[in-house]
Amino acid sequence: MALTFAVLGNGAWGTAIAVHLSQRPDYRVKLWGALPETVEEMRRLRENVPLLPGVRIPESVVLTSDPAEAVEGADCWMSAIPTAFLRASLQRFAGLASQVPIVSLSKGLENGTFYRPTEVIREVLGVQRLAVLSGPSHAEEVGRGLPAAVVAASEELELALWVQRHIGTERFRVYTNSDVVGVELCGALKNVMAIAAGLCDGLQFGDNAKAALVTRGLAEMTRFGVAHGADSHTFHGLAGLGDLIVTCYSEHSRNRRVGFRLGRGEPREAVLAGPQVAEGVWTSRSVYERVQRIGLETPIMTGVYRIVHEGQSPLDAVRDLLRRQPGNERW
Ligand SMILES: NC(=O)C1=CN([C@@H]2O[C@H](COP(=O)(O)OP(=O)(O)OC[C@H]3O[C@@H](n4cnc5c(N)ncnc54)[C@H](O)[C@@H]3O)[C@@H](O)[C@H]2O)C=CC1
Ligand SMILES: O=C(CO)COP(=O)(O)O
Repeated sequence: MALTFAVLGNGAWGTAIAVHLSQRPDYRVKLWGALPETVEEMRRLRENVPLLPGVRIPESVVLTSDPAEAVEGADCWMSAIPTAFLRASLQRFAGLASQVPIVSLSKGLENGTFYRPTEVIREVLGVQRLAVLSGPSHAEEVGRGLPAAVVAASEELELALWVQRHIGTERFRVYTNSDVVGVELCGALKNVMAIAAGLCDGLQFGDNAKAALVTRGLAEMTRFGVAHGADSHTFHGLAGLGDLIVTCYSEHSRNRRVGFRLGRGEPREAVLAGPQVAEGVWTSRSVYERVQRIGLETPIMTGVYRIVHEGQSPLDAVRDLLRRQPGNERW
């Protein structure tokens, strides 16, 4: 079936998804980036050198920084824009959104509003047909066609099945789920946990400590998610446990790298300077502000917030965690 996809966001993930979709000869793929100079460089080199080196972008992928050209004739939009830039970027598409489905690929929570990416999309574009695609899927591996499994979540079962059928392949396996809140919260919160896991590695605390952190991290994510209406089972699936494992252990994870460098004692300003996006940095702020209001216990994510945003020393934050009275294991 011939389909046209508009991928919004030419970072590592948008690039990898565009390359993945372009493997289907009957698909037309357009990749949009906010910054014309990066789009121009990608068009010239057929590669995203700074963010996804070594992955060739086929000639068939149309690269553009013009919103109207990107979405013209598209059957589906795929939004891979970092959460912090999502609202401002989508405002450039206002008036262009028809009733085509939009699949959100972002993993974060907007600062200030605490909105999930699909909530931002709905508010800015007024679109109703929304799905989320999330799970363990580093761009570096998907871009090279290595096997992965992810989950498509939508309140509309038909749309989740559509995504499964048209975006999934043998090597990019797409499961379905109806818990949009849970899948989006999993994707956002695991990034904060990955910063904590990187801290643990940078401080050379060892494998036992990291296993404890990841396990208690999952309990904390689940507690937070259930308090916001998510289904606890989602946290044990691909979007939760699956993505938590890969992000906490993979050499590719930008969030883990932020934690690792802070744990090794590098200055905060240098670590947070970019250019790659580590969503957990922003999400830790959204979560912190939220738990201050609703009074939930999130000791690991609060520790990450204090290190990243308040400059607490990693060792002091860990000491605070270790001094906590261990309670019942249940989340
Ligand atoms: N990299 C990965 O393996 C995966 C990333 N994701 C999620 O996808 C989303 C995008 O992440 P990546 O592609 O990895 O980001 P990235 O770090 O590779 O790229 C950053 C992107 O932000 C854009 N940007 C920079 N300044 C901007 C501005 N002022 N306005 C608008 N755009 C601006 C850049 O052009 C670039 O497209 C994030 O929410 C991330 O959590 C999800 C799954 C996998
Ligand atoms: O979400 C991801 C893999 O599933 C990417 O994680 P990082 O943003 O930490 O690289």
